[in-house]
Amino acid sequence: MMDNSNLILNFVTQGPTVANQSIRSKLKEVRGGWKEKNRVRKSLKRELKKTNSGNKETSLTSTIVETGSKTNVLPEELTSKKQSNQTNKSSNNGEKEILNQFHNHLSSDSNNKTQIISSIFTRNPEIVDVHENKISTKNIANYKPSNAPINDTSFIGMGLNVDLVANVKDKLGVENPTNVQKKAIPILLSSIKNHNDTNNKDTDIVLQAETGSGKTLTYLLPIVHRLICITNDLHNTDQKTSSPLSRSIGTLAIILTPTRELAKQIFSVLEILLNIPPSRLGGRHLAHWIVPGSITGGEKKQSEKARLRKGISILVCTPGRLLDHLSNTKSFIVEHLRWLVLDEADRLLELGFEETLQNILKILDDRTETENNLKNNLFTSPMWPKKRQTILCSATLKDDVKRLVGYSLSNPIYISGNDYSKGQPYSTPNQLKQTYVITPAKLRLVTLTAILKSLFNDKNMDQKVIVFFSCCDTVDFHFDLFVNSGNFQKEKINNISKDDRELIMNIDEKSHKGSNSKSKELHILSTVIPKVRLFKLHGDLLQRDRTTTFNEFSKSKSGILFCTDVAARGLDLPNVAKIVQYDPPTDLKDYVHRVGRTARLGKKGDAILFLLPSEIEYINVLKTHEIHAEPVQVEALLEIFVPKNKNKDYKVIATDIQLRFEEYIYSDTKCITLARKAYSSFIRAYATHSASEKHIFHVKKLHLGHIAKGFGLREAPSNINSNNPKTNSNSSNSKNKMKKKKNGDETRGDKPRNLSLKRLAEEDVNDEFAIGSYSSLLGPTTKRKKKG
Ligand SMILES: Nc1ncnc2c1ncn2[C@@H]1O[C@H](COP(=O)(O)OP(=O)(O)OP(=O)(O)O)[C@@H](O)[C@H]1O
Repeated sequence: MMDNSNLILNFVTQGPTVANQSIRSKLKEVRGGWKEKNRVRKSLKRELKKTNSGNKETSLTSTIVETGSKTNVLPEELTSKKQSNQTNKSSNNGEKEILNQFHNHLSSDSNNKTQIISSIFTRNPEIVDVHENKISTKNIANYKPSNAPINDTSFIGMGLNVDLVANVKDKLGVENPTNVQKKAIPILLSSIKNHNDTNNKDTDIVLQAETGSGKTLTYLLPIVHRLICITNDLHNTDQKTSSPLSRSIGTLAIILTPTRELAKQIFSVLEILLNIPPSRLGGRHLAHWIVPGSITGGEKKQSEKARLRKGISILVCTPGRLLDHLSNTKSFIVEHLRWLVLDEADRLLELGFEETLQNILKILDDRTETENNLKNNLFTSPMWPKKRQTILCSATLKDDVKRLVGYSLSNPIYISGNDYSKGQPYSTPNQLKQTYVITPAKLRLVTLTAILKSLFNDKNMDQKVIVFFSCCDTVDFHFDLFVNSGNFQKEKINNISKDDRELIMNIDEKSHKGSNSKSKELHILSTVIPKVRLFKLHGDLLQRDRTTTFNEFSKSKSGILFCTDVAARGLDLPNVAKIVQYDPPTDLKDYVHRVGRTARLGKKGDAILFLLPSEIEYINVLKTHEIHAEPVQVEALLEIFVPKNKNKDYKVIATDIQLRFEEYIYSDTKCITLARKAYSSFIRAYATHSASEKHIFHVKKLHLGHIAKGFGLREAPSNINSNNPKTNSNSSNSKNKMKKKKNGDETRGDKPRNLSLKRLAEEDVNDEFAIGSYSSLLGPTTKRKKKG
C-alpha cells in the first residue's frame, strides 16, 4: 500500500511565484531531519529555475501542504490574506479549493516520504487555437445519409427471389437496398438476366463501399439467390432424376474474412438467409443440399475435417485455417467452387495474410474447374456461373489493395457505394458527426471520464459507446480503473461532504450492487460511470471470452465497450451512438473503420477523436482525405462535471477525480503494475504510427511524465521494457503467441503490443529509434530529472 502523505503539488497561481519567496524562510517551516529539508530545498530550487527560465508554459508554483505531523509550504498568495488584487477571483478560489482537497486527502495519511504530484492543470503545452488554424469544416446537416436504404428501389425489382426477399424482410427488417446494393446486386445477378448474352461471364467485382452500407448482403444475397434458382431449375428439368445436387458436390462459395468475429457474424447472416420457413415455400424445404459452414481456427481441426467431408456448400473462413485445410484435408472438395469473396481485403493484407492469400489463390486456381477444363457439365442451368467469380470488398482502397486486385481478379468492375467521394480511398458516412478535442496529456483521463459521464445521464441511459485504445494493456488498465476505482474511492473519501462526494463521483448505492472487484469479468457495472455496464474486447482475451463479449455487447441496449482495433473492422454492433478514439489510430484506414461502427445504414452517429496539442496537424491530414471534424474545447467537456445549479470550478472536480484515480492506482501494487504496463505499451504502440504520419505522431514529441499522468502515474516508469515481460522475446508467453499467430490466430488486432523496442529500432532505422535511440525512449523521467 502506497500512501499520499507529504505530497508537493504543482499549481498555477496568478500572484507572486515562488521566485519571490525566501526559500530559507520556507525551509524553516519544514519539520523533519536534514534529509527532508534537503529534499524540499532541491524541489523549491528546481521550481525556481523553471519559473525563471521563462518558458511559454503556464507559470508554476510549488505548494507544500501540511500533512499529519509534517509541515509543508503553501504558496504565499494562497495563504496570504492580501488577495484583493488578483485578477481572476474564481480561478483562484478554485485553486484554494484544490489545495483544501489535497489537504484533506493528505491529512488522513501517515508519515511517509515526500512525493511530487503534478497538478493536471499546470505546465500543459499551449493549445493552438483551432479556429485560427483555418481548418474548414463541412456542415453535415446539408448532406443526406450516404449509406441509407433507398426507398424508391426494391430487391424484387432487382430480380431477387421473392421468398428470399420476404425472409430477409421478416428476419432482418431489410426492405430496400442501399446504394451499393442497388449498384452491385444486378451485376452479380447478371448472368441470370442476360444469360443469352454469351459475352457475359460473371465479372469479377471490387466493392468499395462505406462502413455500414450492407456489403455482406450485397454479396450473400446474389449467391444464395443463384443457388436457389439452380435448385428450382433442376427440379423443373429431367436432371431431377440424376440430380448432382447434394452436399458431396463440395464447396461452391468461399467467403474469406480477416477475423473470427467477422466470420461468425457473416455465418449467422448466412444461416438466416438460408433458413426460409417451409410455409413460405409451399411446405417445401429450401434446397437441403445448400449447407452453410464456418471454419475459423480455435476449434478442433478433426471436427472441421469431418464437417468438410460431409460437404459445406457456402464456407465462411479465416485465411490460416482455410490454407491449412486446402493443403491437408483431402476430403475438402473445391473443384466446383464458383464464388470467392475477399471481405475486408485491406485488413487481410494489414494482418500479413498476403502470402497466405497467394497460396490459397494458387491452390484454388489449380483445382477449380474453369470453362476450358470442365470435367463434366454438371449444370445446364443458366444461373450456374461459367467461371469462378471473385468479389473483393473493402471500405478503403489503398495501393496494397489495388495490388491484390491486380493478381486475384481479372478485369474487375469497380463499384463505389458513395457518389460523393468518387476516387477517394477513404470515405466516411455523410451523416456521421465527427469532432476532435485537443487534450493535454495530463487531462486525458479526466476528459474521457467527463465524456462518458455526459453521455450517460438519468435521461439517457440506453445507448452504446465504443472507446478505442491502441493496445490490450491500455484496455485492461482503463477497464479495471472504471470498474473498480469508484468503489475504492467511496471508502476513501469520508473527509469530504456527501454532497461533494456525489458531485465528484456520482456515486449511487444501487450502481454498486452488481459490481465486484473481479477484474476478470468481461462485462460489469462501472463504479465510475454509475449504472453503466462496461465491456472489453481485445486480441489477448480467450476466443471464448471475445465471442461472449461481442454477443453480449451486441445484444445489450446500453453499455461502454473498451477495445482495440480488433473491434474496428466489419463488426456490426447495432445502435452504437458514439465512438471515442481515445488513442488516435495508427493508420487512417483504422480511423475510417473505427468511426464506421456508428452511423450505419443511414442512422445518425457521433465520433470524437482525442489528440495531444502536438498532434493537431492530424486534422489537416484528415481534411486532405475529405474527412472533416469539428473542434470541441476540452474546457467545454470538463464543464459537465459541474451541474448547472452548483457554483463550482470544474478544475476542482477534475483534479479531485484525477487524485482519486491516482489513489486507487497507488493503493495496490497490482494496480500500479497494470498502469505501468499500460503506459509502456502505449508508448510502444505510439511508435508504430505509419511513416507518413511520423512528423505528427513521434515518440520524441511526447512528454513522458505527462503521458504517465494520463495513466494515473505520478512519474514516468524509468524502464518501459522491463515493465512488460511480454515484450521479452525469450519469454515462453511470447513464444506461444508467435506459435498462435502461425496457426492462424489472425485476430490479435493490436500488433504494437508484441513489438519490443529493440526490434522496432532494428526494423525502423530511420525513425525515432535511430535518432533518439532506445535509451531516449526511456526518459526523460521525473526520477532522472531529480538525479540531474
Ligand atoms: N438494405 C438494407 N436495409 C436495412 N438494413 C440493412 C440493409 N442491408 C444491410 N442491412 C443491415 O445493416 C447492417 C450492416 O451491414 P454490414 O455489416 O454488411 O455492413 P458493411 O457495409 O459490411 O459494414 P462494415 O464496412 O462496417 O463492415 C447489418 O445489420 C445488416 O443486416
